[in-house]
Amino acid sequence: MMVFGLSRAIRTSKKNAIIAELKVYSPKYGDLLRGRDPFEILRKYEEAGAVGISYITDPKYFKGSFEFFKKLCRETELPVLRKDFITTKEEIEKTAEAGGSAILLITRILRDRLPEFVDYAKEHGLDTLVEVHTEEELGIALTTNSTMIGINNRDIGKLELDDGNVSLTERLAPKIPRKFVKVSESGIATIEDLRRALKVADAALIGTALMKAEDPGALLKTFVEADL
Ligand SMILES: O=P(O)(O)OC[C@@H](O)[C@@H](O)c1c[nH]c2ccccc12
Repeated sequence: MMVFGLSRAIRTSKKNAIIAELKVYSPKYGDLLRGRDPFEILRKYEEAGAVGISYITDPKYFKGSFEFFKKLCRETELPVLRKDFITTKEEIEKTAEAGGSAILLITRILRDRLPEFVDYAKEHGLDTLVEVHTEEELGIALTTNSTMIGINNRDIGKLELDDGNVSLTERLAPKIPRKFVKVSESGIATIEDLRRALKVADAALIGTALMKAEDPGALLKTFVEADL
């Protein structure tokens, strides 16, 4: 059962707000779970002080499953973000029914339909993370009522085969008004990356670096507690 919505948890967080992604597979690095139990990693993320959990349900490129997402929402009290390439309102309804807290909406995919999808998700009680990768996309995102804007440091059009660079967050975040919770997504691997991201954004979303670590919980704890 979810206690706080994701955007509120970020706003009220006393430590560095990190959304920890349970990323089982990436197009660039392949299998990230390596036989480990995802629920054990979930417990470690909780203990380390994650502000929320992110999970990619896309089966094709990220080997995710909606069934697992439903289980995840039941298993944790942290707000859960559903990441996928959402193109229908039915998927928004399913996310809310499953007990999700927030949904990712990608500007490049939804374009003109974005404001309407944001409103629909909010009517269903979901926080919205509208993802942008360019200044032009940010212009569209700013016309919506989204609770959060995510700057994806990686180019999703390249299916994550690029490394991503926090300098995109540094460039775009200052152009976003304070009414939006700002999230820096992707390519954050070191304390220095995190310091740069959180200087201008309210939260960081980290997947690959945590999953590649021998002990994802220990690495997350250093990120959450770092004096930046
Ligand atoms: O693994 P990283 O580089 O820490 O990135 C996590 C997250 O930002 C990334 O998985 C992501 C951001 N937007 C997406 C859209 C679809 C799939 C995946 C994503």
